[in-house]
Amino acid sequence: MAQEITIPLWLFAIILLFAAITFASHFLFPSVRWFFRRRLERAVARLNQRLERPIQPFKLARRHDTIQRLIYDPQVGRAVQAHARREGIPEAVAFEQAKRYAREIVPSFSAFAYFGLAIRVARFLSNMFYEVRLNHTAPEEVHGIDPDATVVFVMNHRSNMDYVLVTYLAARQSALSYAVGEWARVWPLSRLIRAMGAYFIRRKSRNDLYRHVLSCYVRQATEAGVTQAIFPEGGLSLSGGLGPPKLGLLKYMIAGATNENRDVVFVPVALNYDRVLEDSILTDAASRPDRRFRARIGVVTRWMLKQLWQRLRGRSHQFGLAAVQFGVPLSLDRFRAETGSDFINPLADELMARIGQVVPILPVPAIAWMLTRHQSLTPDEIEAQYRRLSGAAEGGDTSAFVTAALRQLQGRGLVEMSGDTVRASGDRPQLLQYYAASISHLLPGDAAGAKENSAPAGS
Ligand SMILES: CCCCCCCCCCCCCCCC(=O)SCCNC(=O)CCNC(=O)[C@H](O)C(C)(C)COP(=O)(O)OP(=O)(O)OC[C@H]1O[C@@H](n2cnc3c(N)ncnc32)[C@H](O)[C@@H]1OP(=O)(O)O
Repeated sequence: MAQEITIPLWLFAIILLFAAITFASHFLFPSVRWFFRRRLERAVARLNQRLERPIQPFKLARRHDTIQRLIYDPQVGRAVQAHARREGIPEAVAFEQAKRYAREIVPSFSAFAYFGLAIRVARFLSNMFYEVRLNHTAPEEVHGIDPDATVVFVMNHRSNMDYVLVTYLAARQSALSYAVGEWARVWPLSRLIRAMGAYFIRRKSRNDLYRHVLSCYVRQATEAGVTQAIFPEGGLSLSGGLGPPKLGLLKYMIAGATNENRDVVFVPVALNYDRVLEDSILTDAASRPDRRFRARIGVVTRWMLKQLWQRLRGRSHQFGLAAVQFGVPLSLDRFRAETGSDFINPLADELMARIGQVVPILPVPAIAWMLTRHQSLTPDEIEAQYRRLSGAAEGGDTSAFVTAALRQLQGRGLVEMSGDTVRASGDRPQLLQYYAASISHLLPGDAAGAKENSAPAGS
């Protein structure tokens, strides 16, 4: 036992390394982990004091625990049994399948990544591209929402800047949890998105087992009071106008509204832009038979880097106004009591109507709308009509924004200005229609009173 052995130095080094790792993982890592966890918990507690809606423990739970809780939920258990029977496979196989779905869906929220990084990046990007405006239709109702309620921001989907803007503007209220389509399931974007607390969904899957796992996750999050944000249209608007609502996520959230002490309150949010960054891609997609949005992630990243580079060199310019308007909140309890049992469709319609009512009327969409109705207008007429349509007061920045909007449209070849006359031009009329469509539901059928002697488009 006491005899000596000789081993090469490299082997000794490897043994030493393994010994060090084993020692660290058994004795050091748990305490180091505990040390950091304690620090993180304290930081989150401080953060929660600043937020209008504290981050819920459900969201802060370890991903592994959330996955376990999800796959052992009775709803998923029943779905596993039904799936196994239907497919003629052992339950253990169906259970593994459910586990894969759960791993795909469940996020791994990091308060540090969200508040320390994402909010800062979101603020930087929002202000880099736009002059940002935030307005409330009923501020006291939004701020007066019961602190125990589950708040769901329901938004129109115009651009990939939507969630960047709303995340930044809602940063004082809470951390938002989004449902993200399959487009973002590319590494490393998927990791980043998970760290923001967003959960992945397969929009096209009709698989019953998958739907139950997804529905169960959304129900659990809603029951736990997690603040969420959804795009009921289920994708970017190709026409520029509001699309019909999908019902799936709403249905799953309603299933989570079981707690008498926790109402679900929907806050309509409408966004609009003087320039939607992806407008050409969207209008191109609208004209193709498959109506698919084609923008590879590499192209988007290159474009962003180019903008950033121009900004660093002081050559970037903003794309006009971006506006976010919070509408009148809707309490699910109250709506259910007033509407009766079959209320999903009326609820979705009401939410879309509330979003539609508060879509901001910005200069570019307004000018686009005017030019789809009038062959020509003067800049003064445009400004006067814009003030009337948007309810903007005299003076202020309105004049500067209208001038900047005209310059932007002219720079893109969408309008031409000769002398004192502004008219639509170029071979992309669909872009003007796209912007006009974002607000046309708010505007009168004809522009009566706007300009008596302006010629209608096409005449
Ligand atoms: C660097 C800076 C960072 C900044 C910070 C970033 C933050 C972190 C990044 C986040 C980034 C987020 C970006 C997201 C951007 C997107 O990805 S948008 C796309 C994703 N979102 C959505 O799609 C939300 C809305 N979609 C839905 O709700 C869809 O319904 C679903 C759930 C996806 C399913 O699709 P579907 O089958 O087409 O939907 P639909 O037919 O309407 O509904 C089906 C269900 O409704 C039921 N239903 C239908 N009609 C009725 C009725 N009348 N009564 C009762 N039930 C009914 C059906 O029975 C069915 O139920 P299940 O069988 O599922 O149980």
